[in-house]
Amino acid sequence: MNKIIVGLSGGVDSSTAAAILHHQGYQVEGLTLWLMKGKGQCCSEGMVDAAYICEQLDIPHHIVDTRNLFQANIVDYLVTGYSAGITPLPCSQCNKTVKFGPMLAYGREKLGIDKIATGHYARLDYDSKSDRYLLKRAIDRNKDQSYFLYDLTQYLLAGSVFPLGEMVKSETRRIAAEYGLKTADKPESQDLCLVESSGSMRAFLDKYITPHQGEIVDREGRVLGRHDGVHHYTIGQRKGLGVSAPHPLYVIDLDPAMNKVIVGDRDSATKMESTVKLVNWVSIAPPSTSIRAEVQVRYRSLPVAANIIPLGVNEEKPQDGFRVKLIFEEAVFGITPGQAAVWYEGDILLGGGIIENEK
Ligand SMILES: Nc1ncnc2c1ncn2[C@@H]1O[C@H](COP(=O)(O)OP(=O)(O)OP(=O)(O)O)[C@@H](O)[C@H]1O
Repeated sequence: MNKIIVGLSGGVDSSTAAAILHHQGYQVEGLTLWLMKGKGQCCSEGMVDAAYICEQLDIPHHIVDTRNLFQANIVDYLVTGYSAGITPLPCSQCNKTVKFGPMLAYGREKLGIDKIATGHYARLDYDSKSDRYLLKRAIDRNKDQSYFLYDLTQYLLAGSVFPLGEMVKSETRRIAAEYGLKTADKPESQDLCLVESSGSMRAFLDKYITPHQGEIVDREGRVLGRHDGVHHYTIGQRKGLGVSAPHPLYVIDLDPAMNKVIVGDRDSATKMESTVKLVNWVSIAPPSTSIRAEVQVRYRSLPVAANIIPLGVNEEKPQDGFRVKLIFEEAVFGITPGQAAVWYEGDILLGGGIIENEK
C-alpha cells in the first residue's frame, strides 16, 4: 500500500488532506513540527488538534521538535531583516528550510516514506518533455498559496503532494464536516503564524528589537513627524504614520542607519523596474534570454506583465545566487525589498526570488 506523510498543523486544511488520502486508501502517517512556543497553530495548541485528528483517523502521529531550527531560520531571519530596514517574507523560507526539506528528510530517513502531503492550495504536474515538476496556482484563486512555494526545489516538489489544489475552500470544509473532523469549523489561521503567537507583528518584533524613536521625513529631508522604531514600518504603508498632509503619504524608504522613515506621495512609492536575487527557477530551466511573464510582488498583489532579464550569478557576490531584472509594463506600487517577486505564465509558476534592496 502507498505510504504518505501528511504535515499536520492542527488546522482544517491539513486535517482534510489527511482524511482524503486516508479514505483513498493511502497508509497515512501524521507529522507535526513543533515550531515555537506561545499561542497559535505552530505551537502546542496545533499539536493537540493534530493529535486528535490522528486519533480520529486511527493513524500514527509523529511530533518533531524543530523549535531551534525555526528560531534560527525564521525568527532570526526576520529580526535581522527588519533591523536592516527590509521586510522579509518568512513563509517561503519556512516552507523550504523548516517544513518541506526537514519533513521529507524525516520521512525518508526515519520512516522509509518518500512522499509528503500538505494542505497547501497549489497544484503540481510532471512534464515528461522537460523532466520538470510544474507548480501551478490552485483552482481556488482566493486561497492560492503557490506564491509561498516558489522556492521549493525540483527535489522537494518530486516528493510533495497537494490534495487540496483542485478544491475550493468551501468544499474542504464540507468534506471535513462529512468525515466528522474535529477541525471542520476551526476558524482560518492568520496569514502569519508568528503574528498569532504574539498578537501582532509589532509585538513580536518588539521582543527582539528595541524600538528607537526618530524622524519621519520627506525626500528633501523636511521633518514631518516622529516614528516609534523604523522596524515598525514597511514600504508602501499609508496607515499609522501619524502625519497630517494635504495629500496621502506613503512610506517610500527606510533608513535604519540614520533612524529615519522617508515618506512621499503615491507616485513616489511606485517603480517601473526592480532587481531580484536568489532566484529559484521552478517550472522552467533558467533562461538565457529575457522572458515575458506576469509578476506578483506580494502575496495578495495583482500580477503585472513584465520582461524578466536574466542576469545570472555575479561571481563577486555568489551569495546573491541567480539574479534577474524586472522591467514592468506599468508602474508598480509598493515594491518592497525582502518580499518575494514571483512570476507566472497563466497558472504556471515559472520562478521567483527576493526583491533586492537597491541602495
Ligand atoms: N507545524 C506544522 N507541522 C507540519 N505541517 C505543517 C505545520 N504547519 C503547517 N503545515 C503544513 O503546511 C500547510 C500550510 O500551512 P499554513 O500555515 O499555510 O496553514 P493553513 O493554510 O491555514 O492550513 P491548515 O488549515 O492545515 O492549518 C498546512 O496545511 C500543513 O500541511
